[in-house]
Amino acid sequence: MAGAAGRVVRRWYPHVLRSSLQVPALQLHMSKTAMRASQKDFESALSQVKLLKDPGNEVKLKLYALYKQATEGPCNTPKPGVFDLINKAKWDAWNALGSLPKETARQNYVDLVSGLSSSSDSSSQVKPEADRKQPGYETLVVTSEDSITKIMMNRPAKKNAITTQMYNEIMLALKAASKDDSAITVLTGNGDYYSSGNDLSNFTDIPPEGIEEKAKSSAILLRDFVDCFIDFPKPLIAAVNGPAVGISVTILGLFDTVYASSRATFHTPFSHLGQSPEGCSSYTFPKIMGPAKAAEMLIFGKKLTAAEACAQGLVSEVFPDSTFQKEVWTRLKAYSKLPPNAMRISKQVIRNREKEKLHAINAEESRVLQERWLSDECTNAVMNFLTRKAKL
Ligand SMILES: CCCCC/C=C/CC(=O)SCCNC(=O)CCNC(=O)[C@H](O)C(C)(C)COP(=O)(O)OP(=O)(O)OC[C@H]1O[C@@H](n2cnc3c(N)ncnc32)[C@H](O)[C@@H]1OP(=O)(O)O
Repeated sequence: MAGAAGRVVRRWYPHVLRSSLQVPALQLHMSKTAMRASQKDFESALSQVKLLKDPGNEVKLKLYALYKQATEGPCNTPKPGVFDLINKAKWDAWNALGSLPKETARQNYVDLVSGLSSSSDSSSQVKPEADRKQPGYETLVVTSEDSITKIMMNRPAKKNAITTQMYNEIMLALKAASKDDSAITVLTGNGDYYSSGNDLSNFTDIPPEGIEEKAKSSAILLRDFVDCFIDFPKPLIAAVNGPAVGISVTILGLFDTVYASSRATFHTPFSHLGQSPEGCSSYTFPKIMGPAKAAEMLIFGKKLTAAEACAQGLVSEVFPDSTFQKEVWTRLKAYSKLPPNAMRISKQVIRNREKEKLHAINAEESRVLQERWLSDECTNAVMNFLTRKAKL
């Protein structure tokens, strides 16, 4: 870690060298509260600092001084000569910290980086998302920046329930993202839900050919939709911002990383709806969490909290809801800077040997569901929801 920190300082210091011959007096504002940043917080601040825009020479000197104090303690090196302006400025900054304890310096470093991150987050919002979004989508907001393509389900008033149009738009967005120059792709939801799963009114749009034809075309749509996730070539991350239901949960087994807000829940009430598992969950869930836990979810509809889903391996990490967006996007921006080809190839190595099997499972699950959708159990459950007699 000392090496990494050294690189941070070396990376920033040339700016001071080039542009600052006059160094303002340092006024260090010590945090009176929370004087105990952990080593982990400090290391995370050291990583975060690399993502910040140039904060100016004064702040860079503060960071330098706090880093030295936190890692080496009070300045005890000889004072550089009067003409060695840069090193003298650094020495002065460090020396000005006097006998400040290492822990306090560490805390002040963490506080300073955190303040810089929030102001750079807000100042980097140059254009509102509405101006940056890709055209052609009605149910999604799709944006590409910082080497990240973000696909956001955007029917917040309907809890991001997935209509036929949304299935088709997600497939289009994934196909476009697989070819664009982004390194990673993220699926998330707008509003308080991640997604309430299949929009149950999809089942009301019966064509003149009848209900069997509807079940058949729905099975084809489902199969094509899930195939897009099986085949997606780049790292695919779910940022589960709130409760997730049905197919929005099952396909998580096909993602590479799943981050969840502490407010998220994971619910697959298939039996309640007279349906059966899809999204390859009949295979991925037992593999991820073991058959007994998978059965509780997929057969009995047990709803998991974010912490439970994480303990069972469906979720990679849970973040407090209040800091979810900030922490997840900071993490993802750092990941998106990794070499994209290496990430794609690593994903292939991890996933490719399963692909054929997953396609076969998807086909089988879709075939079984096609029959289920014609059953009385399913018809009654859907009617009960649509006539407001039942909710999950
Ligand atoms: C077609 C091919 C592919 C098929 C693949 C199959 C997938 C299987 C599944 O995904 S199964 C899961 C299906 N989802 C559900 O059963 C969820 C149904 N919704 C609810 O139970 C509740 O809405 C809730 C618990 C998600 C949220 O309850 P809450 O009280 O907080 O909010 P409201 O019920 O008032 O919802 C706000 C409006 O949103 C509409 N809505 C929410 N979810 C759905 C949905 N899945 N389908 C259709 N509509 C949904 C809800 O009706 C409200 O609309 P309104 O304001 O017009 O009344």
